[in-house]
Order: sequence, then C-alpha cells, then structure tokens
Amino acid sequence: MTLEDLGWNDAFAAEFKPFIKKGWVPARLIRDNKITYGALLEGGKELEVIMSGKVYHDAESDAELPAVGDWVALDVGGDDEDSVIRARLSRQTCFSRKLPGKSSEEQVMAANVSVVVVVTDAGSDFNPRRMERYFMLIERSKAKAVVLVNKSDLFPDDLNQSAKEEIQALTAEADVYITSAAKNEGLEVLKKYLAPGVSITIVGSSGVGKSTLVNQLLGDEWQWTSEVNELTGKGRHTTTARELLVLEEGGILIDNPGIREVQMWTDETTLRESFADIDEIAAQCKFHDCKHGTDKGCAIRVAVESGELPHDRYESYLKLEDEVAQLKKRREKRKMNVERRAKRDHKVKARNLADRIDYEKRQRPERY
Ligand SMILES: Nc1nc2c(ncn2[C@@H]2O[C@H](COP(=O)(O)OP(=O)(O)OP(=O)(O)O)[C@@H](O)[C@H]2O)c(=O)[nH]1
Ligand SMILES: [Zn+2]
Repeated sequence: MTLEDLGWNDAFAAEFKPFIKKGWVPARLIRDNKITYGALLEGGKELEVIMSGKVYHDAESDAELPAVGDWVALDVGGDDEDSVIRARLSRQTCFSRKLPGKSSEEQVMAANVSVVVVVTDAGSDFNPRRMERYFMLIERSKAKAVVLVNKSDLFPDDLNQSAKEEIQALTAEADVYITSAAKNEGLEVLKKYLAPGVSITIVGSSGVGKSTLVNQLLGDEWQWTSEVNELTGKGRHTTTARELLVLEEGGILIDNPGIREVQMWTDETTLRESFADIDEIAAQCKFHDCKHGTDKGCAIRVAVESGELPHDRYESYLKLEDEVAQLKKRREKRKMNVERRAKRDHKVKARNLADRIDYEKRQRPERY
C-alpha cells in the first residue's frame, strides 16, 4: 500500500518536505478516539498516535485540531514510546458543520475528501430541505456532491424519477442517480468518481442503505484484512482499517460514525427551519417563555383560532422541542458508544496523557 493509495499527492508532498529531515513520516488519520487517533502509514501499517502539545496549543479552535482524513507529520516512537503528531498538513477539502458566525463551533467530520455521496430514497426518507442542508455543507467543503436515490426497487419508476428531478432542481452542482444497493443496480455510476487517491465518504439517514452500498462496493472478492494468505503466501486485496477502505479499482472510502452523525445535526437544523414562520408568530407572544397553550397573550393561539395557522401544524410545532430532544438523545447515545469504546481501549493512555506531554516537553524542549 503506497501513500498514493491512501490519497497522498504532490501538494501534500511539497508541504511535507521540511519534515523529512526531522525524521517524521506522513500518516493519514482514520479514527478520532478523542484522546488518541488511529493513523495509517505507508504500507498500510496502523498506529495509535497522540498529538504533540504544540499541535494542540497552536490550534486556535477545535476545527484546527487534527481530524479524520487529515495528513499529518508523525514522529514514530520506539518500542515503548508513543508516536506523536508533530504537524497537520493543510486540508485540500474540509467537510464540516458550522454554526453561523461562531468559528469555534465548527466541527470537522472529514478532511481531504473529494466526493461526498448522499444516500436517500424516494419514500419516507425523501426530504428536499434536508438535502439542501447537505448541499450547503458539501459545497462549503469543496467536495463533489453525488446523490443516490436508493431502494429504487421498492418504489414505482415515476416516483424515483420525480424524487431525482426534485433533488436535481436544488442544485446543478450535484450529480443525482437512482440506485438499488440491495439489488446492486445503478451503482456502477460511482466508478466515475472512484480513482486512485480519490477519497469519498457516504452520508445519509440511518437505514437508507449506506452499509449495503459499502458492501457492494467492496464486492465478493474484497477482504477486510490485509493478512497474508497462508497457503499462497500472497497478500490479499488490502482494505486496511474498517474506517478507511482502499478499493481495488482505486478510491478510498472513508466511513465512520462521526461522519454519519452529520445527518442528525442536519435534521435538527432542518426541523427548526421548517417552523421558522411559526417562530415568527411566537415572537409576538406576550411572554417569552410562552407555552402556546392557555397562556395569556399567546399569538400562536390567536393565529390558530383565526385559522391563519392550521391546527395540525400547530400541533407538530408543539412537538418540535420533543423531536429535537429525541434527536439529541440519539446523538448522545451514539457519541457515548464511540467514546466508551475509545475509553475501554485507551484507559491507561487517557490517564497518562497530561503527564506524558509534560514529560516530553522536559525531554525534548526544542521540539516544542
Ligand atoms: N429494498 C431495498 N432494501 C435496501 C436497499 N439498500 C438497503 N436496503 C435495506 O435497508 C436496510 C438498512 O440498510 P443499511 O445498509 O444497513 O442502512 P445504513 O444506511 O447503513 O444504516 P445505518 O448503519 O443505521 O446508518 C437493510 O435491511 C438493507 O438490506 C435497496 O436498495 N433496496
Ligand atoms: Zn404563545
């Protein structure tokens, strides 16, 4: 597995030049364990690494900290030493979510990804507002947006077709296709985007078919390990780690829970936005903590009574906070699962991280 297989290119190489003489090596981050990172090196070797105090302190916001997909300069430790990220290379693309105006609240989901595949369907998942959100994020990231209207086998052709057209009408920048991941139909279009060194990632609601798609891309002959076949002595198709798969025909698939989480953020914003008109009415309620029930001076109630605001829409507005809370709960649960796993794996390291950075500072001050 060469560095190019992992997405390395001339621009990264040029930026890396000064680090070569320090003895550092390029590595791509494939996993964020909060305290440590999973990094892939040339040859497909995977290391658990930490960031240097300098990298941590130089970052002016969370968004500048190393993230999944980043290329870094790695100071590989000896047997009992940690491997340390000394620098992060500039990002060529950056798929992130950001609250308006607050740069510190930007959260990077995947760096250096050229194509973001959004999976949806023509049925219950179909939601142009959410799709618009995705497009906004993807456009800002500088990646190419590709949409799959999946599960085509479940819906009539004209429904699939109109879903496709409606999505296409939102932006000319995206390519939209009808697919059935389960039946392996229409997926060959993805080959157009897959080339050696090109990183893609997949987003979309839970249950829409992302894993099914990944499995189809990997195909029967794909192996999930880089083990050497004991009988033939030959290496199998190397697909490296679960989070970063190098596809045989070229292309790097980056898939992890952090990236999949974007759907929940997107849903919350979409949900809130879709009630923006009612929020405006609510702003005219007498009390700012109005529950819009029997409260005195409630503008919402007046609007419902006058027929200006349809009753069922009022009801779903009342459920809004509940729904947002549900989304948050799901997001927390997912995050906890990821963190629990990370904690279990890295308990000792976590405890010692602060000590270790201190220790390193004392041992090798010139590097800080
Ligand atoms: N009929 C049909 N079913 C599909 C298709 N793609 C996926 N499915 C089914 O939908 C279900 C969910 O698919 P997954 O691939 O696990 O969905 P996912 O997007 O990975 O879901 P999360 O892991 O929760 O994010 C499975 O039972 C799949 O077999 C399709 O094209 N057609
Ligand atoms: Zn009110």
